[in-house]
Amino acid sequence: MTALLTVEDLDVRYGDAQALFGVDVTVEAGETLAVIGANGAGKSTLLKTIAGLLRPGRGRIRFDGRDITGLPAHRRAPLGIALVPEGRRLFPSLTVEENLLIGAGLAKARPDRIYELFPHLVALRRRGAGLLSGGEQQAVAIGRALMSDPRLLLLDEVSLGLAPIVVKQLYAVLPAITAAGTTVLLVEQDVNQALAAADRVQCLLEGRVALEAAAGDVSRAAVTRAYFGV
Ligand SMILES: Nc1ncnc2c1ncn2[C@@H]1O[C@H](COP(=O)(O)OP(=O)(O)OP(=O)(O)O)[C@@H](O)[C@H]1O
Repeated sequence: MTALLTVEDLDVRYGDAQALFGVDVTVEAGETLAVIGANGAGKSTLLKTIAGLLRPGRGRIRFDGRDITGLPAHRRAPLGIALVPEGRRLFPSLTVEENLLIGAGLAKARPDRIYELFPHLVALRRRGAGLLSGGEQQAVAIGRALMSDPRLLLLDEVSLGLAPIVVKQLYAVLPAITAAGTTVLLVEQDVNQALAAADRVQCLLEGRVALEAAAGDVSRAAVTRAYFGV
């Protein structure tokens, strides 16, 4: 396999507070990697840095063999990196379809494929995004990111604040997304969901990688140790 994304020795700080310490991450083309960890472990910081929204103090980020460490976010998106941010960040006064079209950027993409992935959005296409349930909003946020047909989809805590059944429905679309050629890097606090969805898992503990394993053969005890640091 070839690495689509390589993060090497990444340090990220917020002023005096350091959030990531020497973090290494590799995502192979076609796989799904889940980064798990407790509140404040640094998961969102990692995704934001990969998307170009935060600058690392040290380290390198390579995408498809190219060093993108110094590239701003708006120049990473056209390379094929799309972020679904924590909290979804839709435009609440715009309709579902308008939110999707914004994700296409300058490309003239149609939302048809998104409606195939999330058929329940068809009936909601003219509804204001602010009027949707949390799960519907998350579907729109994922759909918006997919409008640019990204090579790497970064998913920040899809499950946050949603009922388990809704989380399950959202995760059920992942196989279709990866089958279409998009590689997925997701971060989750929900360990069971992450293990079910991913090929590999990496656990962050207080800004450091505490565990890396194939999702299929990692023990619960090892995950618990790495997650809580006990
Ligand atoms: N804008 C910020 N300014 C200062 N410190 C921050 C900022 N954002 C995050 N941090 C700190 O950086 C660390 C990592 O936060 P981050 O949001 O990446 O964690 P997380 O694993 O995504 O957790 P959560 O599930 O709460 O989002 C935490 O200690 C957090 O308090």
